Amino acid sequence: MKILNIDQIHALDQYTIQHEPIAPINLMERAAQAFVNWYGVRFSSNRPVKVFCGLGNNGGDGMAIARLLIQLDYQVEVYVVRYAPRESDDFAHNHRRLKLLTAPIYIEQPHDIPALRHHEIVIDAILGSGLSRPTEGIIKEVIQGINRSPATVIAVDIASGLYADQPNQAEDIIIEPDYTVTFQLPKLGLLLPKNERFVGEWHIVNVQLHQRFIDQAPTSYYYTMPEEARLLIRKRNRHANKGTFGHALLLAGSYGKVGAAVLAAKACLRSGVGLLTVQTPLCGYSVIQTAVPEAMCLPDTHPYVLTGHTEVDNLPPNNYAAIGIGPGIGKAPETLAMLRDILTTIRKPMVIDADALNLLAANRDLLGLLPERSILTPHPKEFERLTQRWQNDYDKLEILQDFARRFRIVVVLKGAHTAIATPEGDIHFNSTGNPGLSTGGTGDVLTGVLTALLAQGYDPVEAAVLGVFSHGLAGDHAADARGQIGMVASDVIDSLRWEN
Ligand SMILES: NC(=O)C1=CN([C@@H]2O[C@H](COP(=O)(O)OP(=O)(O)OC[C@H]3O[C@@H](n4cnc5c(N)ncnc54)[C@H](OP(=O)(O)O)[C@@H]3O)[C@@H](O)[C@H]2O)[C@H](O)CC1
Ligand SMILES: [K+]
Repeated sequence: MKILNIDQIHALDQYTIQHEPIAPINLMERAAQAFVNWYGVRFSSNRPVKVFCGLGNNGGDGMAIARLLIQLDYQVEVYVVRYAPRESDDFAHNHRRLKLLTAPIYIEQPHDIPALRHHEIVIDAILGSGLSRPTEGIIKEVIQGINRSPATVIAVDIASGLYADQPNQAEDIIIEPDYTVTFQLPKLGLLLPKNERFVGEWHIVNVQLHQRFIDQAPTSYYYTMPEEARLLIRKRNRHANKGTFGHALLLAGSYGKVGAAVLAAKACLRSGVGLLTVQTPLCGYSVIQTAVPEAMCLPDTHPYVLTGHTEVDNLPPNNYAAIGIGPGIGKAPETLAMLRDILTTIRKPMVIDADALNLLAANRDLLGLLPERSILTPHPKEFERLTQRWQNDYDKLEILQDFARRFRIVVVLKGAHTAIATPEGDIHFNSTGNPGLSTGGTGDVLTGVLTALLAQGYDPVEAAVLGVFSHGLAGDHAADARGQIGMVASDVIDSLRWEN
């Protein structure tokens, strides 16, 4: 699904109004109805509702939402934050309609702000996507009052005070909602880690804005929807054999970190690879042979770290369908030499993770050797080591795009909404996963998944989008079964499923 910027979203509204065609006031009604449908299945009518409206179209939505809730017998009080003399036409229209049902209460001074109680629901319709400057004066006071209160807060479209597509300042006063119900398309600002407090749990509701405009709108940002990810999964044909799905090589493990190799190997096998060889230091040999009997093991001559030397007959590296390197390998000089050697030899995209990334960061000349369209999977700290410090999340996305473009690679920047940057400069945000995945070994699992997909011939961008989605979904299933706190990386492997 595309993520559009605010100028595009305003143009999309106008396009829908002209080409559907639909009167602006009816579009607002549709948005309000979509919000109320969402609300109705979650909150019972015995919780009093206080709707706070601004004077623009976000406030107009609030007015229409209040009217629809009153008609459904919800107990509703409406507050209008009178911060300016002007109001939008559609606000004024809905204001008039509402006044036939109830008398709104006007907030001009701090003492007009009502007390808010625990069981109450606040609907925040003060400012939406029209935000053009930091909140101040009475708006700021109202926001602070809402944020201090124990009430449940739901933001209409976007939290008042939060920019949808540009950075806020640290001192900005912004609604801290429990939920955000956004119209039609995700906004970039909802996906960024620093904004978490200003987003809460967020949901998209469909208001049937014009699909033709969306299809034609240029963007670099995408949000992976479940149906899009599932479509990427390839069906297996009946005459397939294990050769069809590729022979992968995983270079993983060092003394004390052979578990990382086990996790990556198991995840690789659970993601459909045809054959798997794991190259580990000698100390990992019997571990792999016992823990992962489906895999072959290529013992390194070194007892503790990978050097790339082995006395066992093996395939030339370029004969493997895909190679993944990094889980648990450490940063020994011998391992660095091996990495250099592989990067100069290999001609196809690889998966590069963990200490292999730290070795790259410490030896940046190696970046130029990366096979085109390789997949790198840094967490933010590893990414910072590879690149530079960033000022804010928007700056980080630019650095990410530049880095992926410059080295013609796919970069999977891990986080709450993992961001996948392509060599073409697009970014795909993932939609699955939960904080339970922040535990040791889940990154090794992802490396195994991605290596398996490359070995099966998936294009690296598709492999990254699908692999990250499925890994997050497995994390969600693991959290359902074990809880976010109790789940471990092995539960994620057990929960992997590949069905379209
Ligand atoms: N996209 C959709 O699907 C639909 C969205 N709708 C809703 O419309 C809002 C956007 O409405 P808009 O009127 O453009 O903007 P706001 O309501 O957010 O803001 C109103 C005006 O307030 C001024 N402003 C901006 N920042 C501040 C501030 N910090 N303090 C005071 N005033 C501020 C600004 O006007 P200026 O001329 O003063 O700059 C805004 O224009 C969207 O979020 C949805 O809720 C529709 O209902 C249809 C479908
Ligand atoms: K809002």
